[in-house]
Formats: sequence, C-alpha cells, structure tokens
Amino acid sequence: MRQMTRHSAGAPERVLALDGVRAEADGPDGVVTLLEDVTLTLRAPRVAVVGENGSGKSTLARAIAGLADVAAGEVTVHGVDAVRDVKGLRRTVGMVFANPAAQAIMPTVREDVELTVKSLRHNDGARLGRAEVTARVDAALAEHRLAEIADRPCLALSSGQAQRLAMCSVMAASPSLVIADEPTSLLDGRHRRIIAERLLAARDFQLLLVTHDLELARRCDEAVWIHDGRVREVGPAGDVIGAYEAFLDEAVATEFDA
Ligand SMILES: Nc1ncnc2c1ncn2[C@@H]1O[C@H](COP(=O)(O)OP(=O)(O)OP(=O)(O)O)[C@@H](O)[C@H]1O
Repeated sequence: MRQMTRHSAGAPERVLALDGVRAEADGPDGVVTLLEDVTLTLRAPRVAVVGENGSGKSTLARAIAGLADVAAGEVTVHGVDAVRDVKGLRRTVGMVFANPAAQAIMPTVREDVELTVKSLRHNDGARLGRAEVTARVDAALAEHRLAEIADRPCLALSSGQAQRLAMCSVMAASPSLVIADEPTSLLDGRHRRIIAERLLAARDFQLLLVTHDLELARRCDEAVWIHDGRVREVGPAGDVIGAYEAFLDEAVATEFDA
C-alpha cells in the first residue's frame, strides 16, 4: 500500500502548543471569557484533560480544533497555525464530539465512513482507487465493530453506535491529532473498554482525551487540569489526577460539613 499523506512520514514533530490563549463567546449579556491565559506545550502521545463541569475543557478542545472564538494568543497543532490555517488544521485534527448524533453527515453508516476515506490522498496527490476505498472502508467498519450495521441509516443508530461511528469516521482520516471529548460516555461496558484500549494503545496519532473518567485519565502520559477557564495544573498524569482527586475529596467533604 502506498504511503498516505496524512500518515506521519515526514510530518513535523507532534507538538501541541497554546500560548496566552483567550477564548470568548457571545452570551446574552455580551461577550463572556471561557478560557483565559492558557499556555501549554504538550508533546506526550496521550494527554488527558480533566476538570469540573463548565470549567472549559470542551472549549479548550474546540479551540485546538479551530472551532472556538480565540480572541487572543496562538494555537499551533503539529506545526499548523490552528487559528489561521483552517485547511491545514482539517488535515491534521480529527475531533470526536461529546454529542455523536451531531457528527454523522451521510445517510448510512457505510456512506459516512466512505466520505472520510474518499477525502484521503496519496503522497503524490492522487485520489484513492475505488477498490482501495472499499477495502479501507470495510477494514474501518470491521475494526469498529460496525460491519453488521453498515447499511443502517445513521439516524436509526443507538447513542453508543453513533459514538462508535463518530470514532470510526474520525480515525479513518488518519489525523495526527485525535481530540476525543468524552468518547466513552454513551458506551456499554464492553465497548467502553474496547474504545478506551484502542485509544490508549494507538501510536500513530497524538491523543487529547477530555474525560471525567479519572481511571482512564490516569492511564494517559500527561494531564491538564482546567479550572475556571485556566490551567490549574499540567504534568505527569498520575500527579495531576492525584491533585485533582484531592481537590474533589475536599470539595465534597466541605459540602457535607456545611
Ligand atoms: N456560547 C457560549 N456562550 C456563553 N457561555 C458559554 C458558551 N459556550 C460555553 N459557555 C460556558 O463556558 C463554560 C465552559 O464550557 P465547556 O463546555 O468548555 O465546559 P466543560 O468543562 O467541557 O464542561 P462539562 O464537563 O460539563 O462538559 C461553561 O460555563 C459554559 O456554560
């Protein structure tokens, strides 16, 4: 098989860097700041993002994927300017959203995966041949245990099946950064473990995993704790998750003492 342009050969070093990032949104009472002064340099292959509800984790993920209003600062994803180079970013980043129902574009499962595979190019810019597209789609469907429901309408999928399809379509594009926002939240026990193992075992992309599953987060190499729109801690996953758990224990204890 020929080398695909989106695989890592000749790709820049996998560094995810944010420098002084402020993200904003238009609220009912004017502009609100969702992230403030976020500066991070992440080189680890698997990075977890943790923090309480509303702390800014999804906003951080969206800022890296070019989907948030970055009002100040720089975001660089594997050498691509994520604020200005939308086309380059599309080739580099794959994002699995927290709400997978919003992610499927095409009528059926197979067509949705096929849409992604058809967008791939060989190093020389050539499109994939029909047989190659079919082979890749079949392989992706089998890998994500979707082959049996390949011809089912996307709108008829259960939440967990939709989440697996979202993951399959994203992975089929061979992005060098996969951002997964709560990718296992809707899955049953078996598929939660399968998807988690696959994400953690992967070596052909950098993973940014937004999760409330602290056991999963602990298994990443590095972690970022977001608190109130700012980076509270960043470092080895065990250390950061330990500090976050201690914070949660204290918060819960205070709640019951009051
Ligand atoms: N468009 C918007 N307008 C106003 N506020 C917003 C907007 N988008 C997000 N927010 C607010 O920004 C904060 C951060 O949201 P975000 O979705 O990033 O949190 P999160 O850490 O991912 O939370 P969760 O764990 O609940 O998914 C929240 O208080 C949210 O209500």
